[in-house]
Amino acid sequence: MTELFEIEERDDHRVARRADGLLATFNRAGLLTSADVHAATRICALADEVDPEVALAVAALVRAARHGSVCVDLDALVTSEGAADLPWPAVDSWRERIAASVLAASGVLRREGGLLYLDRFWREEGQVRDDLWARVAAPAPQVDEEALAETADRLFPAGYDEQRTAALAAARQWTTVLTGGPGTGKTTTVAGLLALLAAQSERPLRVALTAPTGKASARLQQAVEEAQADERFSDADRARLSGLSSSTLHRLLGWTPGSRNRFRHHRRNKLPHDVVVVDETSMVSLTMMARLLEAVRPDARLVLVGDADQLASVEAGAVLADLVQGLAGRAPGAVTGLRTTHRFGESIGALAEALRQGDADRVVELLTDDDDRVQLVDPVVGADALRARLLDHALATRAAALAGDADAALAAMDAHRLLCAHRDGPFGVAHWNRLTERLLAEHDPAVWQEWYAGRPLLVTSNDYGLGLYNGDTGVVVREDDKLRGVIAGVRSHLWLATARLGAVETLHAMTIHKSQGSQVAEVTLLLPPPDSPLLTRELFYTAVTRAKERVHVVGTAESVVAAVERRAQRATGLAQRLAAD
Ligand SMILES: Nc1ncnc2c1ncn2[C@@H]1O[C@H](COP(=O)(O)OP(=O)(O)OP(=O)(O)O)[C@@H](O)[C@H]1O
Repeated sequence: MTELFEIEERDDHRVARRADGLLATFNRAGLLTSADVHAATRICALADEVDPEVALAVAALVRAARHGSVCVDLDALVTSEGAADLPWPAVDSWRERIAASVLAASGVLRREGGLLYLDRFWREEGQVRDDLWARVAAPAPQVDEEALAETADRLFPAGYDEQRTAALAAARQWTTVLTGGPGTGKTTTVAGLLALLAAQSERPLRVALTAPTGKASARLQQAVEEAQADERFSDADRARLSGLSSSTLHRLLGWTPGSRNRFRHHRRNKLPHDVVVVDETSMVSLTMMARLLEAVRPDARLVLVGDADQLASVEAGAVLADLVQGLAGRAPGAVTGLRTTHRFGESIGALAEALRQGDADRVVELLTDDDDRVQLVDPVVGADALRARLLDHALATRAAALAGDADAALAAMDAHRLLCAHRDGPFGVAHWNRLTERLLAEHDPAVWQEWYAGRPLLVTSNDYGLGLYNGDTGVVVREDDKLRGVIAGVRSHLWLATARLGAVETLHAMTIHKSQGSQVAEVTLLLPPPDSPLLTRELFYTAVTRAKERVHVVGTAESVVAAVERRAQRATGLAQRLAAD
């Protein structure tokens, strides 16, 4: 479905005042925003491109990137639900005009497999494909099979067969994509794999544990350490892997101020590590994957871990899903999947599986049977209960925060989370944050201020100086009559004066996109109406799998079915390009 916006007022910022012709028509129709129009106009002006149909194609590509696609399929675009009635050019002649354009001749526009690209994404996809194929085609690493089998028997005894197969595959090749839903033992596999590799290495192994966000990278390190505490690991295993630390992908590659996509490590200055493990790979954009692949040594093992059924990265691309699909044909051994869930109670696991399968009837059945660990709540009937739940958790967090007990306040905050598809409107995060604060203020008027004890916090951008990462969570706590922001950390929390917390939002409610990479005990998912284009199977799956113990889905059966049936479609060509000869 192609999402259109409605112009709400005369001065709507999405209207491009100076556009004319086709761009103005598609802007007023709600397809192109003024930013798309300006970017396209500028690109065309720089290259002396005067064909309005070519400008429309460029604007459609800029728009597509905003929605996470790296290319555009013109046939699909002109027939897409929601946009089919717009005055599109005839596709065949449109394609011919693009092919004959100045922008195509100068390489700004590219065609590949029937898809249209802006040069940057076309090159990045090509680079990811080339680097991956070079890695897959290289002679396999040498391993001592006897020692490998012996260590694997100890680390992966009976009951760990799936993980043993995956770890052995990853030990025997340079590149492995390890996929599985939450609790399927991905971290267990990684921890065992590292011990297998360390036992094979004559010198200490240099390991990079990394993830796209600070929160996810901290979780990875903690999870690997916890997994290695298990009795299956010997003291020698632990000694060989002591001092593992994790970092964000940006940090690992060597983020430099002022440059978003250029790093210290690249093709001519590779990372020193022998093993690079990337967690939450579904959140890695095409651009970051391109930067990572060029920086990893060809003789370093690369293990890309993630859940391909989750929402894709915020920035353009759907790399993990593309790798799973694209590698399956030509290098099937490179992808290993874990299927058995070890953590969830059966109910959440069964619901997640029904969502993965796209079985709407089963999803409704599971949500409406007697098991109250996953339940569908009618938005009207359940409104009071939802408010009461939000208020209870907010009050518990506030009580602990007023007492100065940061651990208890953080635990109360993480006991429950309201997840929304939208930011704005009646189903959006902003509304539910305000509503919760109003409910809280009815109990305690001190809450009517920006900073109050018990205000749950979500960090919205990285601040390397302060050690704050986009996606970090925290809470405002009273300490000696002063309010301080406490940001949750793995080993210790970060205490900061509230004045230093610039980029933070209130976290009584959170968007599902931002919840990626985190888990809480209980989730309430607020489904938008069935016609919301944001409501997709991937969004639903991501929200449900954030919960460890219980899921309340607030919505109608109609919304549930619409969510299961609508896929989050991103136009990418990577799977195709990986699969092609
Ligand atoms: N084969 C197994 N048998 C029993 N328990 C297991 C097995 N594998 C993993 N577990 C346990 O299941 C839980 C989840 O495992 P793990 O953390 O490795 O999964 P994960 O896929 O990394 O989860 P997530 O991505 O959700 O953090 C852990 O408590 C782990 O000890």
